Amino acid sequence: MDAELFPRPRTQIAPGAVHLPGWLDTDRQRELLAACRDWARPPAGLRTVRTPGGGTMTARQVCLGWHWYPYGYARTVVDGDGTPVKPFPDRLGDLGRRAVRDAVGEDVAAYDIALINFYDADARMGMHRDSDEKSDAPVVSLSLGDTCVFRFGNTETRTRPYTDVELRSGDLFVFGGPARLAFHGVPRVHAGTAPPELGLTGRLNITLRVSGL
Ligand SMILES: O=C(O)CCC(=O)C(=O)O
Ligand SMILES: [Fe+2]
Repeated sequence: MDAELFPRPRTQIAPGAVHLPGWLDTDRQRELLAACRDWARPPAGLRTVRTPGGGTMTARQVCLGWHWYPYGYARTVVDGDGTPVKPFPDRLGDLGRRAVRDAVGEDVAAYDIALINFYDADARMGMHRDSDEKSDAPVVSLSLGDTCVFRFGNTETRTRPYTDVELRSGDLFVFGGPARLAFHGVPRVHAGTAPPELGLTGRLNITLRVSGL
């Protein structure tokens, strides 16, 4: 994992959107995975998100700090077990600030939301914007486990032009500035590609946001 045959360079995908491959070392990935397993436990644990149209999201989710539901934020799991959302841990705030400094060289106000998405082999996420926040601070995205195709588009439409980026375990992706409201999604997860030493079947994504609430 640490010694890739072809090292992947840091890449600007669009103005304000940067991919930093292998940003988390194996120990950091293991620590985060262990924490995600704790956060996924009830109460206020991993849940299936229902959309207003009657559908369900295939990636299951747990939130910290503020509870996201389609389409807003609450302090309790209003569309689930009704319990208070788990607190946002300081160490995720530190990680988020460090990520933004490394990616775009900015100092950002305190992160206070984490969304943890769990994808099994068949899970996907449709093209959407992260637009329920009242802050334009960059969104920080960390990937663990299976490799996925992350589709990063434009701010106008769900369709082309977009760029498909392979996100692997340990990768960081930050989008802010002119890319903060770009459409993005996960059309595909490559099952069985997680680094064996991590011990995760599937993919986890940790998204950090500033609520401005
Ligand atoms: O899983 C990912 O990489 C993206 C997650 C995402 O876009 C979101 O939670 O809003
Ligand atoms: Fe998103």
